[in-house]
Amino acid sequence: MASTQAASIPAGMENFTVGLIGMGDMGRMYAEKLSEAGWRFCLFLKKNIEILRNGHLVSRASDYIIYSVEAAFIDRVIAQYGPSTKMGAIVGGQTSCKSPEIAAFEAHLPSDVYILSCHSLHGPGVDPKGQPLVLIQHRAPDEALHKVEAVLSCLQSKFVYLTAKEHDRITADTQAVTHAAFLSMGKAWHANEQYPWELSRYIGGLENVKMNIMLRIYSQKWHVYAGLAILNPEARDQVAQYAKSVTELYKLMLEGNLEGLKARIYAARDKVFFGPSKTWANRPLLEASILTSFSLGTLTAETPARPNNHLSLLAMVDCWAELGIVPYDHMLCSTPLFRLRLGVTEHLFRNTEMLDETLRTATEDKRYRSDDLEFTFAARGWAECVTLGHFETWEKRFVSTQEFFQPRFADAKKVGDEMMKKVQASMDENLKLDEK
Ligand SMILES: NC(=O)C1=CN([C@@H]2O[C@H](COP(=O)(O)OP(=O)(O)OC[C@H]3O[C@@H](n4cnc5c(N)ncnc54)[C@H](OP(=O)(O)O)[C@@H]3O)[C@@H](O)[C@H]2O)C=CC1
Ligand SMILES: O=C(O)C(=O)Cc1ccc(O)cc1
Repeated sequence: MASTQAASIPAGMENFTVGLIGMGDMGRMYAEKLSEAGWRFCLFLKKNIEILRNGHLVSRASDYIIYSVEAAFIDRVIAQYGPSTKMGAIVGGQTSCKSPEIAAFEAHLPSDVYILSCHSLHGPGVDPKGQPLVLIQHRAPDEALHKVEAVLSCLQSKFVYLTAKEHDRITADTQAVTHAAFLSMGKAWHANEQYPWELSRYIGGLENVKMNIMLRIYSQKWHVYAGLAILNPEARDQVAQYAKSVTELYKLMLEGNLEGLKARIYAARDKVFFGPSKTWANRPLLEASILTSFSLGTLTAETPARPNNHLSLLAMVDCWAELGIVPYDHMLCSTPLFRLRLGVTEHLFRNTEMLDETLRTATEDKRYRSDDLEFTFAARGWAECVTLGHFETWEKRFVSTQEFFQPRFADAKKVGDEMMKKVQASMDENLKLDEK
């Protein structure tokens, strides 16, 4: 149990104790921020009996308990410690998918405790300041909400108030399809035993950012992405549609059907980017300089950059169009990595000349065929795994490719952090312009 109460603690909350169960990457980040702000808190490390002996003691001692454990374990962990929650305490979870978390709370918590969940929409390595932090006031009075706001204000994030259902819909809309695309990209390169930064056809422009995003996703823990896709019922349909879009577009490419491909992609573009709903801002999410300045490989005079068919990005927009998703509807509730993924896609679709060249390459240039074949297999493989709910297969698929790319994660992180800073600055600029 910790620490000296700081002056920033609101009057009346001097003895308010926050309990943390699950001391992984996110739990540790919360512990650091709470500690800096001077909150009294206690925590339980599964393997460290010196802090508090077990989650029951954390539950008994705390006024507000946050569970930051693997999404797939949330039911088991809450079933174990939830019944020990102190009367009148507030309980929340940090998992990326809220329907199983809320179901577990309802099933295992005593009726005299409040349920108020949260979700920081960024990874543990990102500064929480200014990032969205979802609050879900599921079974709790406003007084409890204000206490949670007071505690979590030390993260300096932007609170976004949603229901659990809205949260799952939005996170599926922003994350599921884009994760499927970049997970499949990594799998395809791995299947062909290619490090893309060593191949001239993957150096320059959009490719830099695509590679970096792929590496960043594979450098994370497998369960985060598996939980997001498998446990969120909304996400399942999206991953399935993504694989369908990839397959259908790939068939048009094989047929050399430029007109068919163009008609389909233009229709998708119009629906996603020019529909009646929100659309892209006047300024692009990704400045052209961002694309060229961050490279993991080097171009030479003998091997200049060459156009790609960007099947992964075309399928993303096709999938959104099929499902009626407009990603700009959720910008206030988006993760930094999502903005980067959308920025890459937007860059391709804003530039008609580049899009047309992409479509021509897709139907005429046979040098990408085997990469695209592997990409199509990969997308279908992820979709099957998600549809069947196979966590174990998902883990094996992810970890084998993670091992393949491991040596490049440190470099990719440095480059990726810089890219995200630039995207954030560009987003802030857009928001300021919108407010004028
Ligand atoms: N990483 C990310 O980008 C984000 C993750 N999230 C969500 O936050 C949650 C945590 O993720 P993250 O911190 O990254 O994952 P980690 O794997 O780093 O942390 C999970 C932690 O939970 C602990 N744990 C598991 N079971 C128990 C138990 N019975 N009692 C106590 N502790 C337990 C694990 O301990 P041990 O290792 O000893 O098993 C581990 O330390 C997940 O649900 C994830 O979806 C949300 C936002 C972003
Ligand atoms: O992939 C993304 O969009 C990320 O920014 C990382 C991430 C993964 C899981 C979450 O619950 C929240 C953020």
